[in-house]
Amino acid sequence: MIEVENLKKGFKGEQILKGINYTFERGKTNLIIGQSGSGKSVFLKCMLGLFKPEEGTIKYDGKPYSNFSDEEQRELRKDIGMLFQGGALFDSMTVAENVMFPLKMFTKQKKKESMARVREVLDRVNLEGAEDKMPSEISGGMQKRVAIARAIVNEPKYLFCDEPNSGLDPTTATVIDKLIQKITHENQITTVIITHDMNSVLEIGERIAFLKEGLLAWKGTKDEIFQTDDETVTDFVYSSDLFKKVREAQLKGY
Ligand SMILES: Nc1ncnc2c1ncn2[C@@H]1O[C@H](COP(=O)(O)OP(=O)(O)OP(=O)(O)O)[C@@H](O)[C@H]1O
Repeated sequence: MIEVENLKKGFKGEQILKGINYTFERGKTNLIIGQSGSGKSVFLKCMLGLFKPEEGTIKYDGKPYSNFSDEEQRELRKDIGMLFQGGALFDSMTVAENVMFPLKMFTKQKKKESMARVREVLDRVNLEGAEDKMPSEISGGMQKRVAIARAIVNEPKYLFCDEPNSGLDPTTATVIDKLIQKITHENQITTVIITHDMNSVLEIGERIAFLKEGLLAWKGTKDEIFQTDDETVTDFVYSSDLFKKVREAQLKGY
């Protein structure tokens, strides 16, 4: 569980996050949505300690962090898995070397032990046998799965995903979403996902935080997001064609 209390962050006098209070639950896919520029990435970076907030506290399973000293950062880093936008694999490394990278960084495991763990997580994301391939030799969806394997290889308690679906076709995007959700449930991870993808909201929006102009404007579930009359949310949500269709179907009683 990650509890955020009164989080404030600005740059050069401009307040970007204006006092956010929110709890990301363990074992759930917690989505952050909102218009471009609403502060989603700044929020994520504050939680990771990459930006130091001016005010506020972030509690990781009850342990408070506010100024993120180097030592605190290090301590937290080993419990965090990160799925970057675009996957961000190392092009010059094989699939296995990419997945092994966090093990080298954060553990003292021997090569044989690490390799066994790498095989285990590659199986988990249905990429058995892909160890020796280079990222350029596999599809975008497979690259995403390698990135997921790398993000979970250290058995993180917290998983942060920045636009995990960017650049994927809708079918592959859904497969990736479902995989993240499955791993979240099975490993009881606190998963935080920034997304623009309304299809993801529909598929895996177990908990949704809607940011607007640096404030938490709405929170709820994927079912509740269809029911709300809150115009701030409906304006945003129904600007998506997919949601318009779902709403129309609902109104017709389907
Ligand atoms: N390092 C920085 N220095 C100054 N301003 C920044 C910095 N990082 C972000 N900002 C500003 O903070 C605001 C929110 O940016 P942020 O990247 O969090 O938006 P976002 O909701 O993630 O948008 P998008 O969906 O387009 O990625 C923007 O006005 C941006 O210019």
